[in-house]
Amino acid sequence: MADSNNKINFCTSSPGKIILFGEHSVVYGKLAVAASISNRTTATFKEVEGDVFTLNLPKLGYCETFELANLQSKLDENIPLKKKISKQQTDLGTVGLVDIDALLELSGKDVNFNASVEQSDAIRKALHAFFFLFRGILGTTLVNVPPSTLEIDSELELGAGTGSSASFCVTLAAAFIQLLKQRTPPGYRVSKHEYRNFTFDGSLESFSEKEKIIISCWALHGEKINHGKPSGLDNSVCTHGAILQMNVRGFLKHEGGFQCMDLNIKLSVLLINSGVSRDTKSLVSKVRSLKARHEGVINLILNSMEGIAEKGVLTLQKLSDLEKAKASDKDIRSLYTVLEELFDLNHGLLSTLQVSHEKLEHIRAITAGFGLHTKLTGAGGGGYAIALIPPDYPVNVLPECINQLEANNYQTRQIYLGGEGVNVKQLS
Ligand SMILES: Nc1ncnc2c1ncn2[C@@H]1O[C@H](COP(=O)(O)OP(=O)(O)OP(=O)(O)O)[C@@H](O)[C@H]1O
Ligand SMILES: C[C@@](O)(CCO)CC(=O)[O-]
Repeated sequence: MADSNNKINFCTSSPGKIILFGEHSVVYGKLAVAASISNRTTATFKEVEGDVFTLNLPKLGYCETFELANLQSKLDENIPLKKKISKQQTDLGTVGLVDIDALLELSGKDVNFNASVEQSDAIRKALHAFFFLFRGILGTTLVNVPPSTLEIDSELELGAGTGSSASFCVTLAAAFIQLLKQRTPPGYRVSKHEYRNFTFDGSLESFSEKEKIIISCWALHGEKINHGKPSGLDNSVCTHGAILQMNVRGFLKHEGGFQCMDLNIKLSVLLINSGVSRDTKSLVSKVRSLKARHEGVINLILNSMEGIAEKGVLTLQKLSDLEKAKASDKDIRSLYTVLEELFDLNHGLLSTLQVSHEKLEHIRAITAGFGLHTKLTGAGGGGYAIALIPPDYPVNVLPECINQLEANNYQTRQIYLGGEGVNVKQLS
């Protein structure tokens, strides 16, 4: 919203995620189940006086000021389109017609723009994503970026398996879409004249389903900077929230192959940080090369993982039905036993794919001592583990388990799954 001085001030935000079933196997088109978590990434956009744009990334200790005119000039360059596609065939919403590899290459060169000091790999990747989304989302439009500050902060730990990079890309893409909406009066042309016209249908207070699909699509491609070839699971959960099932082969017949599950359950897990940092891209390539060496064997494992995810979906749905019907504790317990066993089976197979870590196994052993079932979540190799906390778990035992984990330097946090996806709030 423009404040009393007609300035644009808003924040966009999106959740992190955990994967319940199907990390890694989802990369090969198998079914996976993931959920949003309450920790979020927030982008705060504030229009200021002057002729500069300041980008602040406190999680990386990075803050840089750009001359607005120099930044704006990047939007004058053409967006690379796929062969045989003309500008008149494209608009903001036709992400699929953009030559993403060429745009990634172009925006990769922007990383050194203004760089006055040596940048860490994490900063370079974040800047690459920033310029990629900046050019991609705003490059076909008539927007003029006002003098402003953009701060992107997060409650998520970076590089630990809770989707910080997807949440970063979703939040940033949402901020650019929101900027565009606020700089374009209703009914006005959004696209540059050579491009097909594009109109927004959402209000300034929320994102429409169409806008969410555009945000998620751009975030998926931005994720390529961190992940190489992401499956689309992380950006979908961070955009749409809730607990969702996804299969990139698209048999679920929903846009992007995902479906938000309509569940009437309050699922809780203990997030446990192994404290071991790792890199999603290299873990995904590790599995890929194992698969290349033992194709037949690894395919069987991936199929088993899909079987686990399918059973996970059915069990969650049954659980939701039983909760609605106020079924007996005994019936509900038997379904939690199934989920616990699926956690163990899924972790075992991930470990066979060589993406566990001795600290993750240690965490599993500690939690098993307290009757909890735990699996790695995300790419593995370190990062977070999740322990399922069933509703009948004795309340006095959980603090004991947490004490034992923390005595071993594993930080913990109990969370509930599901919850709102990407959103926008006006600031006064
Ligand atoms: N709030 C943020 N500010 C700046 N950069 C961020 C932020 N969040 C994520 N990033 C970028 O994302 C990178 C982390 O991505 P990575 O895929 O390794 O971890 P993750 O997304 O937390 O894990 P996973 O994909 O397994 O869930 C960081 O190095 C940084 O470049
Ligand atoms: C390991 C992986 O399955 C999940 C990372 O959060 C990779 C992906 O889905 O792109």
